[in-house]
Amino acid sequence: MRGCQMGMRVEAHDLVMTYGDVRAVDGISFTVEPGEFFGLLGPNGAGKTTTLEILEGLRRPDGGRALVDGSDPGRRDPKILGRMGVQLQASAFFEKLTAREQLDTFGALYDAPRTRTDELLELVGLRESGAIQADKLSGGQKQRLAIACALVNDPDLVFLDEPTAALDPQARRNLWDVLAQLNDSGRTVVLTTHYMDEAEILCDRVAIVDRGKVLAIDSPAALVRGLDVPVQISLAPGALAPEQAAALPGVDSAELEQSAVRLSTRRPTAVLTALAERDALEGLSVRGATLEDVFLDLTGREYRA
Ligand SMILES: Nc1ncnc2c1ncn2[C@@H]1O[C@H](COP(=O)(O)OP(=O)(O)OP(=O)(O)O)[C@@H](O)[C@H]1O
Repeated sequence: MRGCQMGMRVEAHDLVMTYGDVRAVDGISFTVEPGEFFGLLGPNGAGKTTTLEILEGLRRPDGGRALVDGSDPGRRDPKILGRMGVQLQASAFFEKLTAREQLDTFGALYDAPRTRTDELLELVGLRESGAIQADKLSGGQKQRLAIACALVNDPDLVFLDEPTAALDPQARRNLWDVLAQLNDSGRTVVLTTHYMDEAEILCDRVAIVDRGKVLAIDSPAALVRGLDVPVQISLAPGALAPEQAAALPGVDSAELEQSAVRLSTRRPTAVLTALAERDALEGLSVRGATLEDVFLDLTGREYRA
């Protein structure tokens, strides 16, 4: 594969898509810069897949315009399509072909060199599983193979629809390493996910989508920084009594939760210094705001994927 990719710009301008009475996509706009890792994050049914399929050129929007490097992807221009890779939410493989044969087959459609299959198996961590039939692969391995298939044409832009859905937490984390590598060489990556932690770890910027609308777009860190949410500090059981903790400088509130005291503060440095002076740092945990707090702040609802 090339060491350095071109990256492509993706633009969504006021996209609208209706299914009967459902406004699945209700005026979505954003721009993904070349080389960016961009996430569409939101609960089930938010409109992420529909938006992605419009950008991939697989669906015609009822309103608005999608552009990939300035071209309408719906026109299916081979010059644009040939530089795109797409992993759909549900992947269909030739079930009797091995992982290696799948990649050889897709690669042949793009005139990819035969060495590409080995590179891709290595990249997605399937080097040892190349001889296994697709229908015998585990869920995580199938997801990896789907991602490898999306890369056979060495694309400059990759669309990934819920690439880690239905995987166990360990398999998800393992796949994150693969996903992070995808844009190391300058590819643009656009991913949908309903996992907040996934978006926070992988994406340069995320658009938080709910009920067909974009509620906020920024880097995960900036979205979290914009919140006025206190830091939560949980002390080890028995470290301090709640009333002692409540009297520390900077503590807004302290309560007993199970057998440990949980403090809430907007001045964590002052509180941690005071805890250090009382030798109460051992075993504590600190939790800052996360994208879940951002969603709650934006919608007034707890985030339920
Ligand atoms: N082909 C279709 N026909 C009718 N309704 C549809 C169709 N595709 C999607 N919808 C509806 O549009 C809304 C948005 O669906 P979409 O799949 O885009 O959301 P999503 O955010 O990707 O959710 P998920 O994570 O569950 O895939 C949902 O209410 C869904 O039921």
